Amino acid sequence: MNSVLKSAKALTGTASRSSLLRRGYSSDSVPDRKVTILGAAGGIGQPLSLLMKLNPLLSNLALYDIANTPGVAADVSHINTGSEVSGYVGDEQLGKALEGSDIVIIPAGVPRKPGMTRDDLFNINAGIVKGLCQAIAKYCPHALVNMISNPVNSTVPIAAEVFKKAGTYDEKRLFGVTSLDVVRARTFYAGKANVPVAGVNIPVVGGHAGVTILPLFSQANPKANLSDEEIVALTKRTQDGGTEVVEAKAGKGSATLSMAYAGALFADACLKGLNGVPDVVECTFVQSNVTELPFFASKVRLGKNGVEEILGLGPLSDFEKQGLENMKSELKSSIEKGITFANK
Ligand SMILES: NC(=O)C1=CN([C@@H]2O[C@H](COP(=O)(O)OP(=O)(O)OC[C@H]3O[C@@H](n4cnc5c(N)ncnc54)[C@H](O)[C@@H]3O)[C@@H](O)[C@H]2O)C=CC1
Ligand SMILES: O=C([O-])CC(=O)C(=O)O
Repeated sequence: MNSVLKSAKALTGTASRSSLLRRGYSSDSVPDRKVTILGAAGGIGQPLSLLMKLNPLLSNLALYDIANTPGVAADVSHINTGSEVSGYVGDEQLGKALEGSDIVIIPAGVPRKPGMTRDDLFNINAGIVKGLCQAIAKYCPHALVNMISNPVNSTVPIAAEVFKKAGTYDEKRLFGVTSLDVVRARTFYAGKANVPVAGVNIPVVGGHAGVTILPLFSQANPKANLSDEEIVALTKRTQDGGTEVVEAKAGKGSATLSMAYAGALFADACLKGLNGVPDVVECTFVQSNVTELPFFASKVRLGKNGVEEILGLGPLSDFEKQGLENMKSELKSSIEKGITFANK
């Protein structure tokens, strides 16, 4: 079974913690794990909370937002899976939400409306992310941080700078969540290639905005005989996937359900890595030397300490080589914008 299918099975709650133990995991391999979601009452936060409640690898789910978390937590807590759910609201409860956390997932911040770029969210979301990361540095400095809030190309560098200032930065523990780009690339490719989507895998590298999103269809598995025009169109659709949803929602926000799914898959991969499951590989935006840029998304092997190994890009087609060059100036300036903001 491929990792997506396995994860999907875990996400549907078909495995309980006790059934994992019965299936041969020792109790050591399913240790207690606390996951905190910051922004848990939002469009992404609510379905993400639901999906994490279905994951048998966690024992404690802490839901934090500036408003409305008690209701979300009460609702999710009635689901008869093993983890305990607690809700926290407002600044004064943020520390308790974070204390003891193994993974902090951050979908806090405003989403796009039609006509906006992800960078247009910077002015509001940069400050939100900075404040939340200061609290992470104080209350759970060793947690893995899964950054969903946009613009990811800048919010991840902001988080890194905040952690550096606090003396807690560990580049192995900070991730920009780009899994939705992979989820989209798989779906769009399977449709075009007419192959079952469950078996499809495609690396998506670079960043998480427009041309910085680079799906490597030349490395798609299974292979399909698509024309150059079809690859160009699939690439553009993957790059514009977020905008497609923003426009369809017509002012009511951006991707929430598919993002919750992608965020839950990535958190599940992080939990598996922490628990010592071998060969857990996901694309994610991390501190990197795969290119000359200080942060870059590529395939990463996840392990007990977070990033275990950053994998290279592999062979690129000429079209992908060009795409890589085309993204660099935008990605560089988004990273620098984040670093400058954090050090203001
Ligand atoms: N990385 C990715 O692939 C994707 C990222 N996103 C981004 O995720 C973010 C959230 O999107 P939605 O859930 O749709 O927005 P939303 O507005 O529905 O929810 C955001 C939540 O964050 C909360 N929030 C605001 N300030 C906070 C703070 N200081 N502490 C804790 N919570 C706070 C709000 O109260 C709200 O409940 C946006 O920035 C969006 O652009 C969205 C889709 C995909
Ligand atoms: O497009 C947006 O604003 C939200 C997002 O990051 C995505 O859906 O990929």
